[in-house]
Amino acid sequence: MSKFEHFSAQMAIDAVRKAALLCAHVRANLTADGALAKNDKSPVTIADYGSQAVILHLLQAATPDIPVVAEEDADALRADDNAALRAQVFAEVRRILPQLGNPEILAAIDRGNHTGGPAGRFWTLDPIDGTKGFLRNDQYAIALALVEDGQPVMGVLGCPELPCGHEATAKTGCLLAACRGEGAWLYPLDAGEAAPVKVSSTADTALACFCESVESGHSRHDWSATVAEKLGITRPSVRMDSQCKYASIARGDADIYLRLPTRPGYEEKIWDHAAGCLVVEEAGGTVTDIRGKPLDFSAGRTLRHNSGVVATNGRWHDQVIAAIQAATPA
Ligand SMILES: Nc1ncnc2c1ncn2[C@@H]1O[C@H](COP(=O)(O)O)[C@@H](O)[C@H]1OP(=O)(O)O
Ligand SMILES: [Mg+2]
Ligand SMILES: [Mg+2]
Ligand SMILES: [Mg+2]
Repeated sequence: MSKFEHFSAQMAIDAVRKAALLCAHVRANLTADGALAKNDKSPVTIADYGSQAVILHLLQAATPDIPVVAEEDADALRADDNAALRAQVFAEVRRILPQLGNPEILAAIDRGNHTGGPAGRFWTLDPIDGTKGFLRNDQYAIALALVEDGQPVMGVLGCPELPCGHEATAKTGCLLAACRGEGAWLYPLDAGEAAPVKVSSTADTALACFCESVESGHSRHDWSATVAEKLGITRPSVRMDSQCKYASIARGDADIYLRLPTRPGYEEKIWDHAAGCLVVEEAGGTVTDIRGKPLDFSAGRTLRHNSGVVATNGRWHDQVIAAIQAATPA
């Protein structure tokens, strides 16, 4: 790993940990006026804006020349109608970074407007992935990746509600990080030693545990049920919000993650997959779209050359792709 990647991984882990503190504090105190609906009707909360402000400010300080492709912008926050929400974002960010003034916070959020593309380096950030999970007190993730010449080369997934191990005493909150060619690592979210992670060694698809979105609007549950039947899987799917599904595959908790398109025109966003994809690949797994094509992070802010996502432990990925194709709904 180059010196730059080592430095940026440490910095990205630190930034995600700080954002996770903000998210946990907001969630513990969240009321109905802490969220807005965006133009596409999806929710955004004080914590989405606050997390993006904290991370983008820290990235600007550490890597000022690297642009960022991030999910949120500050347009809605600037509206007169949202003055109360804006004030709460400022207060939450200053709990983590006390020196930041209001204009700097808005400017940090707006640094995420890069277009992405095939050349050079950029960061991509989902400040809260699975906002619907966050609002339901379920799983969510903070996902940050560094993309170089169209390939994720470093990824960090903060998973504040995912237990750090399987023992009853395991702490809640973990973080997975990966650098290309260096493997994937699991850390306690707050602080502590890293341990390497590996995908499962499940050899028979019939014994596989598969996971998918909670939201039926994000992935077709009827299609995945038919795929499971074709593969001989009898266990029901584990439904989970956010890139915590990639974390589950990387750790070997689940064997297959299916994200089957609900409608033809939807383009997956790069920040929804870059960190998770690298973490799974570095843990020994395989990630493609539903036709078996690698995810193409070089096409801009979306994965417009791909359709859906499939992540597996890599042992029988082709068999899963074949089952998806054979089960394509009319
Ligand atoms: N129709 C859709 N198909 C797939 N993913 C979607 C769709 N609409 C929203 N999403 C994205 O799914 C992610 C959450 O996925 P999951 O269901 O796995 O938790 C969010 O980032 C959300 O985007 P957004 O952040 O714009 O709301
Ligand atoms: Mg997301
Ligand atoms: Mg998000
Ligand atoms: Mg969102």
